Amino acid sequence: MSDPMWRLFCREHEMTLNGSHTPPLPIPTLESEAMQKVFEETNLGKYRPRALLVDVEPTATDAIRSGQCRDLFVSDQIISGTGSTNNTFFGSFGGVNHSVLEESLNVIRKMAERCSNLEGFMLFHAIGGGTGSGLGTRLLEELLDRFEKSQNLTFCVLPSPQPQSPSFEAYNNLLALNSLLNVSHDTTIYENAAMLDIFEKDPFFYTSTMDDVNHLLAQSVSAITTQIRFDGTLFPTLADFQTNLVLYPLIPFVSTSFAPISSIQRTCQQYSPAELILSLPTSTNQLANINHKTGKILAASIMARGDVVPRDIGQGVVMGLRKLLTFVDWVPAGPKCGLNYQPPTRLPDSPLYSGQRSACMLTNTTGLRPIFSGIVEKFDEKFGRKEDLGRFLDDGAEETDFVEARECLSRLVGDYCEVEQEVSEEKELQDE
Ligand SMILES: Nc1nc2c(ncn2[C@@H]2O[C@H](COP(=O)(O)OP(=O)(O)OP(=O)(O)O)[C@@H](O)[C@H]2O)c(=O)[nH]1
Repeated sequence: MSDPMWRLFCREHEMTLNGSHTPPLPIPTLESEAMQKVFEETNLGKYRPRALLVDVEPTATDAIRSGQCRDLFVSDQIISGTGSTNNTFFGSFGGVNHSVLEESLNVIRKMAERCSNLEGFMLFHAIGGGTGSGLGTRLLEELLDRFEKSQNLTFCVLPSPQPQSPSFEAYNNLLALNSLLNVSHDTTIYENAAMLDIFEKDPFFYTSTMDDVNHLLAQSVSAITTQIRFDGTLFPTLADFQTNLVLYPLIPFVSTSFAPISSIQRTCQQYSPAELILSLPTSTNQLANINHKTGKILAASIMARGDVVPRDIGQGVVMGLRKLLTFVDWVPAGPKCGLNYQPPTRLPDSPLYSGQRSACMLTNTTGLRPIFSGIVEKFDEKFGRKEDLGRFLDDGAEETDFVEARECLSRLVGDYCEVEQEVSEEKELQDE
């Protein structure tokens, strides 16, 4: 996931993949200062990502070490264990992999010490396997503990559930989401299945692979973090995500949609800002399987970038969007909108078209309920038969860990139901 994302960031910030800025950056500007939230300048006048790439086994990290980004990172920014875990939430930071956790925390501490004003941390992880679920959320917990005032923003990828999916995925998903409920300030949920579907259903995309998905993820993360990296107004700091999107009840999970998602084979058509924004609720623009026709929105924000001016997102567009979405009635105004003039860009190997503008929407919505209740159901099915439980117990889990995590996730599903019910009752009252 990180390879196309960092390559895209480099391109957007006019950097080569060895960290040189072309042309060299002028004296500090607001923009160059914003960029330095994610890139740090080295003594040699180059830039490198303020990032750590970590896995308990070396396949994915070796691909980065030998891939296009090999000169972007220095060796201590890429950590891998010696492999062979049980793929469990607990195994990825216990026993033989304890050193991966310790080493990661050590590198992060040193990076944090080089920051002049540390805001917080972003975590990018998929939670079907052991590393992304267990080590990812454990790192988040440790960081919150060590950097008390820090904010976090996480990007969490759920696997594509298949009838033959391994049981450990069902357990890892549940345990990781439970941890995120406790320690995350704002988590954007992605589903591999939903993103693969987008590529599969559009005949102009010739393939539907994990590489394609990773390009889409990179575009989405780029859109969400534009305001941070280019001195924006709506979400210039990590704390703004929680402030604007996680209101009441305190549920940190948000869904995201992105537009345009179009193949470079299709057309060079430019979509107007209104067209882009009004297409955000449609199913083909959702990066998780969200149904905005039934979901109730607790908070929403739109971020548009490129060739867009404030009057492009006038009352008409906001009203149009409000008709396509159902907000709970304690959200008085429509979605918040933020602009940034930095145009989107694309990588040469990306299948995605990128015009002069793009838009993304983040929603804290009960539309996520079916995803979470599906995860609880899948867990119940496997746990009821104690399928694969042994490998988790071997890695130090106790049955109560699962019971508690399940309880928390079911409570979350219950909270969503309650919100939906309240909105339906309000609507019935209004109709009478
Ligand atoms: N979007 C996306 N998902 C991925 C990618 N690689 C793996 N996944 C998903 O992430 C989940 C876990 O994959 P693993 O590679 O086993 O994850 P891990 O976190 O390294 O876990 P362990 O190998 O068990 O320690 C699976 O459901 C995959 O579908 C990727 O490059 N992109």
